[in-house]
Amino acid sequence: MRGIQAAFRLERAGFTLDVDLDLPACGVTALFGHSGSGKTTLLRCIAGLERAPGGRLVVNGDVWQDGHQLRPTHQRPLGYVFQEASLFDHLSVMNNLRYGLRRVGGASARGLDQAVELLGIAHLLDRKPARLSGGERSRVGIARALAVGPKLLLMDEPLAALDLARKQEILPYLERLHRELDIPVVYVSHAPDEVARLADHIVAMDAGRALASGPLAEVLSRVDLPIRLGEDAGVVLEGVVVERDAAWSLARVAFPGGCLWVRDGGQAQGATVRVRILARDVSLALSPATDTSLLNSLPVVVDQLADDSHPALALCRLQVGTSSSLLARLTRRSAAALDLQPGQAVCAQIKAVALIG
Ligand SMILES: Nc1ncnc2c1ncn2[C@@H]1O[C@H](COP(=O)(O)OP(=O)(O)OP(=O)(O)O)[C@@H](O)[C@H]1O
Repeated sequence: MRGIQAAFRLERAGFTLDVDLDLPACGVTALFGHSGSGKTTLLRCIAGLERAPGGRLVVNGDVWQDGHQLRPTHQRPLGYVFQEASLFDHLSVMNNLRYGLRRVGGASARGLDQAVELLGIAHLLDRKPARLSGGERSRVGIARALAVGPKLLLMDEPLAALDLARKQEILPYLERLHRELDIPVVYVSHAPDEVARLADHIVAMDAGRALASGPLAEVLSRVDLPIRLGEDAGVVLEGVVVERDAAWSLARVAFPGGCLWVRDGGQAQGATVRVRILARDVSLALSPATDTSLLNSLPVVVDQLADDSHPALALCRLQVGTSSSLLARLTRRSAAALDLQPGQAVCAQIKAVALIG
């Protein structure tokens, strides 16, 4: 059976992890949630670093743990990327990578070459870690995890220790992994922007439990969950660049259900891109406005209305076409003034659309 089946129950003083998840066979699954929600604990259970007897873990048909057996970490074909890449200072980058290989009994050199190429570190192989920047260290740490040719890659907030500039340096490499790796990746993060850029599937964690587990667009557009994202509630749409307007430096992105103008990010016509639209940047009108500076306005149907974190606010899920959703955050007073009801056709006016890769 393809995919990852992960069921763990682990008791600690004041905290219980209790999850039963089916995760996809490939692509990036983000474990997302507040600090202390149990993301790292779950990742460590998957790695076998945390013993959870009675747990069950099957990775693409291979049983790593069940009631009868519990493979120790070194017998699980996985790569683990920690927040801080702890490299051996006395070894060159190349020897740090080879050290990881020895641990698994000399996996193929192909894995190592591929990891070096994917992370763009060929020019760093002879250096000692002391002569690497923070971003370069991170790339070496990720390459080391990949060099062993793992069947599953686990990443625990790999960007958390980096400043904004370093994050921007690493994200394109992570996006490349996302496109080119054919193994599943489980990625712990509490940063909504990272999740929006990298994840295909999200597990929303809260107090040791999975509140939701599903495809990115579906989970992000649920009105009962975005409350926990606060200001960052919003959706991600995947689309294709269908037009580039050089005169105004804009690009038109078509997604199932409509088109949006975005700032041209340099992507070629035909490229697949993601755009992120925050709920606070979407307002609603009963009819399309003509005298407005907004470029993006879409016919939508009100799908669901829910209370938001503040009593003045409501969240509204909107259906765009047959398969896409938007979220709009508005005051409850505005919702009442427009007499918004599920099934009602309205116009979504979008103040900002961020192209996220
Ligand atoms: N070694 C440990 N012994 C006992 N309790 C622990 C241990 N490690 C973590 N905890 C507790 O388990 C709970 C879950 O912690 P965990 O690190 O999994 O959360 P997290 O979602 O990864 O948080 P963060 O985003 O801050 O890393 C917390 O209540 C934490 O205090």
